[in-house]
Amino acid sequence: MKPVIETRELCRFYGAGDTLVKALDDVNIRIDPGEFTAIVGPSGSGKSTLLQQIGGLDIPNHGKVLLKDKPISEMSGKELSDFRRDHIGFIFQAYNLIPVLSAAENCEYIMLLQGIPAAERRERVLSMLAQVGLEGREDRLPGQLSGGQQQRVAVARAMVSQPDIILADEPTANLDSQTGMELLDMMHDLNRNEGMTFVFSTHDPKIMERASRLIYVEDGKVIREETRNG
Ligand SMILES: Nc1ncnc2c1ncn2[C@@H]1O[C@H](COP(=O)(O)OP(=O)(O)OP(=O)(O)O)[C@@H](O)[C@H]1O
Repeated sequence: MKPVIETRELCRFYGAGDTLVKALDDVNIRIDPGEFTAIVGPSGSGKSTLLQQIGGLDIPNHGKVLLKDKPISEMSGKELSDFRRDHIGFIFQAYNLIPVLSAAENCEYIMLLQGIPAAERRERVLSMLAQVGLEGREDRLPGQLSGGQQQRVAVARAMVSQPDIILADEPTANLDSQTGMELLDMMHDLNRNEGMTFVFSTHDPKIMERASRLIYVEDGKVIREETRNG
């Protein structure tokens, strides 16, 4: 099976000399299609840095990131931003919805940039918002939704553009534990039903349990990988 994502000798250093921080130090991971994988590790271990690299949001000091065999870490400028838009979905800890757009408009936005016709955009958005449990709330602004509901909009927004992979950096960090679990279960359903590949980071042991594969990072290195029945 061809991997969705592969990193080779990936390194990201910050600072220099005495203040040098090896946020990622020779990381080699592989994510196959359909995985529901968690990157786990203590605070400062390099989880966010790894997700930023996999998503082409930052440039490595050494090594590369391949998305379906294409070296995204070697792209720059418009090529990289177009590639990100078309192939990678992001979910952030702070939801990052556009406050003046409704739930539906937030989801529609990327498809608008992709040049997808209006009728198809509307159909995909309504169906996706229903799948994440937000039927009837399509026209609400983010400020009129709870944290859990806003994160569901963010999941729907990532899904509608049909990327190859969705990357979620601590998606449950701002949610209470029950709401966080429900969000994770909903993402897992989408993974099973739609075959979407998810990689998310967490340091919450309960959230970790939901993953089918765990990649443990510590001091910028992958120290262990574990596959579960999930
Ligand atoms: N822009 C930056 N400039 C300098 N150092 C940075 C920068 N970003 C991250 N680091 C350092 O790199 C290391 C890894 O940080 P990273 O944010 O990837 O960890 P993390 O595992 O996601 O942590 P957390 O769980 O607290 O979000 C840390 O030591 C951090 O201080």
